[in-house]
Formats: sequence, structure tokens, C-alpha cells
Amino acid sequence: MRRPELQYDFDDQKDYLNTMVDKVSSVLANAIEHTGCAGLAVSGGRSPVPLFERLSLEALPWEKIHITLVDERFVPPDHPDSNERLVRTHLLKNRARQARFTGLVSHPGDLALCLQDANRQTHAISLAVLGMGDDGHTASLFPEAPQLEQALDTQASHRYVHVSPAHAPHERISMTLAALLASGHLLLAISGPHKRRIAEQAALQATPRLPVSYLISQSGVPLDVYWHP
Ligand SMILES: O=C1O[C@H](COP(=O)(O)O)[C@@H](O)[C@H](O)[C@H]1O
Repeated sequence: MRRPELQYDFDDQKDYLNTMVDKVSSVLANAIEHTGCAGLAVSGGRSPVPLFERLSLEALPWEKIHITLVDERFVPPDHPDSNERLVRTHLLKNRARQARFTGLVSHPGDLALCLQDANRQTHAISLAVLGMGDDGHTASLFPEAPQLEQALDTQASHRYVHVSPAHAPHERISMTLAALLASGHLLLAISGPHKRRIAEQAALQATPRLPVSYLISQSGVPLDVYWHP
């Protein structure tokens, strides 16, 4: 089994961020050079804020970049826990305000309609920027969620599914494993000793106890893992 490039050697957050910004920019620029446009799917949570702030300043042809979410909490887009709100606040500004953005909660209050709209998205994802929770979830692929098996089905034809986390707040809309594995490139950004241990454990074998393991232990899509203390 091929191991991903585990780029664990960042002593400080500055090097970690600089390297990630360079990587995101080069993957997007490369997609634009070859296809005329690029698709970027980003995560929410707390960790991506510094990356979003830095990326928003990058000199990229943002008007050719379509941004969407890897996952979303089923809350209105102005809710403090909304991943869309996070992206609008920290990424879709400065130079990146020219980017096209599609959120996942198009109908607050009607999850089925949101999913229907989310699954209408057809643009290719050049790069998915992922985080990981302390429980080994990535996107909203939560261990113990009743929909996990469906979400991990690599034959799934839809891009997004509804997920009910067993221990985290809010119903979720998450990219399926199949959709993540159809991306051109994956980037996993983590920090702290606990998440490092989880990532190392996940690299040993794919297990639903640590859904991130399905990405870390696969060999079909290039994956870079970035870690800082
Ligand atoms: O709930 C979520 O959590 C994960 C991890 O968040 P972090 O702040 O601990 O990095 C995130 O990747 C996901 O998008 C989000 O919805």
C-alpha cells in the first residue's frame, strides 16, 4: 500500500501555512492551465481560518476558480457554526472575492432540497482541502454515523450525502468518499500531537472507526498531509 506524503516536519505554523498556500496555488494554477478553470472544495471547522486568510491574498485568476464545501452543518448560512459563513468571512475576500462559490445549504429548513441542489454540482474538483476531527472524521464522514456505510461506498454516484453525527452537533451534508476520491488532489491539514497519532494510526489500515483512514491509506489520488505542533 502506497503511503501518502506525510509532510510532518513543520516546526512552526508559518512554514506549514506557506507550504500549503504554495501547494494549493500550484494545484489550482495547473488545473487552470490545462482546463481553463479549477474547482476547490474546502472544509470548515476552526483549523482552516489562517489558510483561508492567506489564500484570499494570493494572485490567482480567482474568476476561473469555483469554490464549494467538502461538508456543511445543516444550519442557515449566517449561523455561527456554518462552514459557508466561515468561507465567506475568511476566504471570499481580497483577491479571492472574484471566485465563484456554491454553498450547500440552499434551503435552510429543508435538508432534502439542499442535498438535491448540492448534488446538481458537476464541476470537477481539482483539489479538496480536508481537516480531521479528534475522532478521525474528515469532511462529515463521522464514525458511528448511521449513514457512514452509504457515505463510504466507493460506487456511490452522488457527490453529497446526509450524515447524522453520533456525537457532534448538527445534521450534516458531506461529500461522499467516492466524490473525494474523484478529486484531482487531496490535502489534509492537521495539527497537534493527538491528530498526528490518529493520522499515523489511520495510515495502517482503512477502518470505519477512523473514516479519514479511507483517504490516508488509498493510493489512487495524490494526498499531501500537513502537520504542525
Ligand atoms: O465538523 C467539522 O470538523 C472537521 C475538523 O475541524 P477542525 O476545526 O478540528 O479542523 C472539519 O474538517 C469539517 O469540515 C467540519 O465540518
